[in-house]
Amino acid sequence: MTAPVLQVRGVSRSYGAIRAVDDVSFEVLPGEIFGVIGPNGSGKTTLFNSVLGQIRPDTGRIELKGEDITRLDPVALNRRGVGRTFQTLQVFGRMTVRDNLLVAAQEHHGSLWSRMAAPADSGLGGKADALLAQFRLGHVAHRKAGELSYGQQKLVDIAMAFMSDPDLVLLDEPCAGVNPSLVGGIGTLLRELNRSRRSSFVVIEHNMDFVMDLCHRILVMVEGRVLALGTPAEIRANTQVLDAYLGH
Ligand SMILES: Nc1ncnc2c1ncn2[C@@H]1O[C@H](COP(=O)(O)OP(=O)(O)OP(=O)(O)O)[C@@H](O)[C@H]1O
Repeated sequence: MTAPVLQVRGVSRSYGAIRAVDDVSFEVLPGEIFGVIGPNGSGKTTLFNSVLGQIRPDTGRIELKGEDITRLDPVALNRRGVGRTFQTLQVFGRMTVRDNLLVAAQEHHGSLWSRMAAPADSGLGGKADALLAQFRLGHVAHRKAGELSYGQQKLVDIAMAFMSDPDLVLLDEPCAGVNPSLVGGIGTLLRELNRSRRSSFVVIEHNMDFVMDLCHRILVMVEGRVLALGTPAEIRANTQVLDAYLGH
C-alpha cells in the first residue's frame, strides 16, 4: 500500500466549550487532491491550522511522510515541504509579480523578515519564470501585483506557494472572491500542477461544483466531526451528507 503524505489521527481542538474539531482522522495519499467541505463553523479552518502548525491541537497526532509534525511551527513545516495559500491575498501590491515569487522563495530559505527586504534574485529567477509561464502570468511578470485583477492576484498567490517545491499544499478557499468565469481556469491549473509536480493538495472550498470536479476524495465535516469521507460520487450519493449539508 502507498504510504500517505499526510496522516491526521484523532485530532481535537476546543475553544472554551466549543469543540471546533472533534476526533478527526484522515490521510492524504501521494499525488492526491483531497477536499474538505462543510457548513460555516464546521471546523475546517481549525483543522487546517492544526495541520499547518498555526494552532496546537489539544489531542491527536499529525504525521508528514511518517514523521510526527504535531508540534512543528509553520516555518519548520514549510522547510519540510508543506506550502499553503490563505483565504485572503498575501501578495505585496507594490512589488512586481515576479518579485513576489522571489520573496516567497526567500521566506522558505530564510527568515520571515526577508519578505520586507528588497528581493535579490538568489538564483531563483528561473524557477519563478517557469511558474509564471505555467500560471499564464508571464506577460504581467514585471507589473506591480496590486495593478492586476483580483483573479490574477489570486493566481500569483497560489504560484507563491509553489516556489518552495512543496510535496503538500493546503489551499484555503482558492476560489473565494474570484469571478465565476475564472474558477474553471483555477481548477485546470491545479490539476496541471498536481500532475506535473506530483504534489498532493488539501483544498478547503465552498464552491461545490469546483470541489466535486477537482478532488479525488472529499472529507465532509459537520460540527467538528467527520460526517463522510469518499469520492465525489460517493459524497453526492450519501444521504446523510444530503440531509446535513448539500440539501440545505
Ligand atoms: N479563535 C477562536 N476563538 C473562539 N472560537 C473559535 C475560534 N476559531 C474558531 N472558533 C469556533 O470554532 C468553530 C469552528 O470554526 P472554524 O472557523 O474552524 O469553521 P469553518 O468550517 O472553517 O468555518 P467557515 O467555513 O465559516 O470558515 C466555530 O464554532 C467557531 O466559532
